[in-house]
Amino acid sequence: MNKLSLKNISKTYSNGVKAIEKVNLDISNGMFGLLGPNGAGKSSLMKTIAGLQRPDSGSILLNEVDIVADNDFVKKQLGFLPQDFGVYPKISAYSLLNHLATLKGLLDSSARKEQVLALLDKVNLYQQRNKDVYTFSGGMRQRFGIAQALLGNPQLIIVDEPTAGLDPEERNRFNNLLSEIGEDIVIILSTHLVEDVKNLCPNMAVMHKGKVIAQGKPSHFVSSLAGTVWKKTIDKKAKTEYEQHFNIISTTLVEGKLSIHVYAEERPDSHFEVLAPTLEDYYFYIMNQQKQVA
Ligand SMILES: Nc1ncnc2c1ncn2[C@@H]1O[C@H](COP(=O)(O)OP(=O)(O)OP(=O)(O)O)[C@@H](O)[C@H]1O
Repeated sequence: MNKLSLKNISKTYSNGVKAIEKVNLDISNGMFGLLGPNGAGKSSLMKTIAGLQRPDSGSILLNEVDIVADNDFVKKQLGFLPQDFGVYPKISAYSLLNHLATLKGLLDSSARKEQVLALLDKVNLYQQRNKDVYTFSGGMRQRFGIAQALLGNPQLIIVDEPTAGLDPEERNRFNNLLSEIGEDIVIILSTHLVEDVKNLCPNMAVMHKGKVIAQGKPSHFVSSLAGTVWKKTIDKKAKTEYEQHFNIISTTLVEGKLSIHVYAEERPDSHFEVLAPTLEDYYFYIMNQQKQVA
């Protein structure tokens, strides 16, 4: 069982932005979802774990090894798919992956070739292995990104906003691939999409303004709201009035009408129907709580 422990990690950029504030997380094998709105500090945290930047304070232990102090250890154990994978050169998928494998330290050429071809097969790009990567669609690029993250059999994989910009079919395909990668390594999925965490992750944390504001199992978060989420369809013009009287956790347009979800210990009025809460409800509920605290 692999174990990643973050203890009191903080990071302030030179412009004064406190991107990470005293973050504590314990993560073990399987998929872990890190959820939060844009600017919450997810990418900053992922880059810090990946050893691309140092925290100002705190420690990060992977299997008891301090990876801030021993940067080489994390490089060998880590696969990273950053939010922005960068430029795609005019070379084939096979050649690029082979090159990246060399950089990762896979020096035996026949073992390297075997691993590169096996990974291209795993991410369903074997047929396209001789095509230039720059001609790939967004979904193919992200699958290629996973193949490079898997080079060298890492124990920890970090994927940062991997499905942003993918169409629903590509997103589904990518998520299926992630869930196949295995339960024997730590996979951190950083995203602002509640649905991706709901579908893929048995454990999760929520970040907001640099802090971890919740950590646990999605199913526990959802059941903690049982009997307290109510739905009503209202006239769009009445929205402000409802906002004044109720703790609205979300509003959605359904066929041009406004459907509101309200948090309340008891039925707010006879026109409200109780809902089986979802992870979206929980996420919006705690985000609202943060707004009320601020
Ligand atoms: N290199 C940097 N220098 C200064 N400020 C930065 C830097 N990188 C990020 N920030 C700031 O730190 C905060 C957290 O950004 P970060 O990218 O970590 O958030 P995020 O949750 O990943 O959001 P997004 O999905 O939009 O990238 C933001 O206010 C951002 O503007």
